[in-house]
Amino acid sequence: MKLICDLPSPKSLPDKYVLPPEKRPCDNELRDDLSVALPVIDLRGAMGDGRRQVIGEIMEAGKEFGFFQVVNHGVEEDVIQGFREAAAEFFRMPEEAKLKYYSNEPNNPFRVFSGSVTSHTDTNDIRYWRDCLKLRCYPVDKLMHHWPLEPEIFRERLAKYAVEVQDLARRLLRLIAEGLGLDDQFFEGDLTGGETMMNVNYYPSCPNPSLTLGIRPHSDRYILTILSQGDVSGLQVKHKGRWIGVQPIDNAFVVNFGLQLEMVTNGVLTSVEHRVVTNSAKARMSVATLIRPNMECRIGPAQVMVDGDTNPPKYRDFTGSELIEAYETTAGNREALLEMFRIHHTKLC
Ligand SMILES: O=C(O)CCC(=O)C(=O)O
Ligand SMILES: [Fe+2]
Repeated sequence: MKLICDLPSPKSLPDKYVLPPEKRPCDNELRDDLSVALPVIDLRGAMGDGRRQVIGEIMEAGKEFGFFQVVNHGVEEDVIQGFREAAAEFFRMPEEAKLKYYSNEPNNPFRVFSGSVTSHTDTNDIRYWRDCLKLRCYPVDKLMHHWPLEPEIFRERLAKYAVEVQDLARRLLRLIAEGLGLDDQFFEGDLTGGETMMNVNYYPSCPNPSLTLGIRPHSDRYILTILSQGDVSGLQVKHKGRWIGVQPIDNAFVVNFGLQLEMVTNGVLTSVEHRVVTNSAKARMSVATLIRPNMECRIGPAQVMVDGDTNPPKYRDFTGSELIEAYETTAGNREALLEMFRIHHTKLC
């Protein structure tokens, strides 16, 4: 077993990472198209007079793109950069030190894996150009003992980052709840009460970006994802049938809605597909924090979001565990997953 970051700099892309032609990015999609950009929302005003305006911007961006970037979000630069350094240091450790944590067991609270998120569901054993550190990061006190002691700064830096990002998620979810006309604490409790997950995605520089992807097109599964993408671009979001690149902004977070939120809002907010392209010049590292429900909790369209005759529930109720299982079965494919929970209403003539 080898992580991609430990391959001796390959001159050409190893065969197993070459995607079938219909799954490859087109050449012109590898350069950033600057004609459409994700909205950048300044959260500074959110606690005062500007609250309604910020809520309006979030709702508008959410409905148009399912994604937006936030700045002045209250998470300190030192905390973001501090954890990014620790994570980058983890990937720089000798191969044996990283492989100690290698596992394909999804329930493992701290593991390293490589190549593909859910390769067992893909035909032809398709692989992707990504190494990943997947861990549970919040509540910190309960989970910290699973985190590595090397590099030495890792635990402390992750603890600070996880607490601050969790708080940002809570603040954003209050704004989203208000924007939807729900009680501002609607998402607090079981809907977001599961252990928060983190993907530290590492995409080494790639010998041939046009033949592969870092991550396949997928929608995220839970309520909300908060992503630090660093200063190297690569994330692309589906918008009106095209892939648009997300421009890196210093210390900003990219925020997107997950499938759970789409179903809880009965489809008002959508969980938009995204993917990652690689580049031949630089490695890229992103840190995605995924806010999750309690596994036993019942999830379904919120009462306030449905109305018997004019807007009936589009999805049946399900548990957090069912959601995870469905996501594995459908490999993160938005339509296939939603179909598993969709209610087909028959029209009476
Ligand atoms: O690397 C990125 O920018 C996106 C990562 C991502 O989509 C994920 O971890 O679910
Ligand atoms: Fe994602």
